[in-house]
Amino acid sequence: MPYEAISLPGRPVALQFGAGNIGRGFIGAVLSHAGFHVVFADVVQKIVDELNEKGQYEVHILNGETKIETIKPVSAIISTDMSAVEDIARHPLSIITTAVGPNILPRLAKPIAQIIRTRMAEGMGPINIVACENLQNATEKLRQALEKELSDEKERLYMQDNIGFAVCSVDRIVPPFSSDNILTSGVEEFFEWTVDSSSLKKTDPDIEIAGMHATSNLDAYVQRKLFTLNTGHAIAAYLGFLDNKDTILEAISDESIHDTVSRALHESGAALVAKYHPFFSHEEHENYINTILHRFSNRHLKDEVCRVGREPLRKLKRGDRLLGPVEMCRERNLEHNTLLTGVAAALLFHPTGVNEDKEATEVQQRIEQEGIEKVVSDLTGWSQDETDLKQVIQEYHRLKGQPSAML
Ligand SMILES: NC(=O)C1=CN([C@@H]2O[C@H](COP(=O)(O)OP(=O)(O)OC[C@H]3O[C@@H](n4cnc5c(N)ncnc54)[C@H](O)[C@@H]3O)[C@@H](O)[C@H]2O)C=CC1
Ligand SMILES: O=P(O)(O)OC[C@H]1O[C@](O)(CO)[C@@H](O)[C@@H]1O
Repeated sequence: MPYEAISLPGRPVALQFGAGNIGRGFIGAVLSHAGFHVVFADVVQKIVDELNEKGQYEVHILNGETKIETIKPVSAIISTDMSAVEDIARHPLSIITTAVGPNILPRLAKPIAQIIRTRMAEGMGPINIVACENLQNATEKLRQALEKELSDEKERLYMQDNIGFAVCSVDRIVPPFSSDNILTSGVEEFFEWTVDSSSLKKTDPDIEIAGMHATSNLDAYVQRKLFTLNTGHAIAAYLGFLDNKDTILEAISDESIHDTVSRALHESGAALVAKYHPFFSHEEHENYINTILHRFSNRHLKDEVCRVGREPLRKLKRGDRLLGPVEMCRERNLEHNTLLTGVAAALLFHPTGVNEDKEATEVQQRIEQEGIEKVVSDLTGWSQDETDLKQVIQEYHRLKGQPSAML
């Protein structure tokens, strides 16, 4: 269907790339509450058509009571349709956000470069870009991709002066939700969106976004979230998978898995507190861990271990949720054996059938062809006689041999 200019009456505009779980269930909702007309840019025609036809959608807060938020007005474009992208660029746009997944993010350089060019040609003022992905420095990675995409020095200078690139941490559990309406999103009540205030440009219209916490100590928030929520979630998913649990709720309800996840979070927590004290105190962090374990136990969320464990190679990258806290502990000589058990469990994740995961399959193929020692050494950068590498291998064999009496 050819693009028809969308009418956006009166409100400032926010452009959200990705109309998936986090796009609709979290970022789009916060921006809408802050007074924006949210325009989603996605590649799924059906979602784009529905958003345009209905102009609104529902967010169900899944905490045991029936609380429904209606998010409106909203509209949508196809993100690869450059005439639609150009049209949105000419509206009173203040902020561009993304939630498409770390592997897709670089592909957004093309449409966003088009927005920058259009605004430069029209002499339009600053906007902010915030990539809301589970990836450290996602916004900076997008900025680098944009630098490559913009061929002209004049465009790059315009970008430097007019585009704020703010790194953020985004925390709300939003699994796929089953409903008759494909737009309806089901979310936990908790949310935390923390954005680097020092990188934000003043825009026109300039908007205070309630629900977006601006801070200049962003690294601390990003690492606290990634090395606690995501570390615990991933380990629960991988151990749950090995013990034939379908959901995070089933996994975390198992005493031995709960205990292992809790121990891993206390190991990563000791490193986080050591690094960021007094910004995070020991007591505060203890509460933070307990809140997260409680969130995993939300019996109103159906969050599958295969979703949470998806793309294990990305999660096994150095600096991500598994090896990131291990490195933090190693640097400070802190205990990290349970975190190494989590790494070993990730190497055994291999869902099949409808849940097959390309990265998980690749890990299994590499282990078969190259041997577990080489794979762990390549992923971690550790030599094969390193104690931690031997510990991962020992845990790998133990978990492989004892899937149901794991810990
Ligand atoms: N679901 C969650 O609870 C949370 C997810 N995140 C992060 O948010 C990001 C998105 O995750 P989800 O919303 O769960 O994934 P999702 O798969 O539900 O949504 C991604 C959306 O991006 C769209 N997309 C794909 N290619 C695109 C393109 N070229 N242009 C525009 N849209 C495109 C997809 O069609 C889909 O609608 C990931 O980085 C994830 O790590 C962060 C915190 C929570
Ligand atoms: O989205 P990713 O990075 O694949 O990881 C799944 C993670 O995303 C979340 O859905 C939201 O942070 C977590 O629930 C989970 O740890």
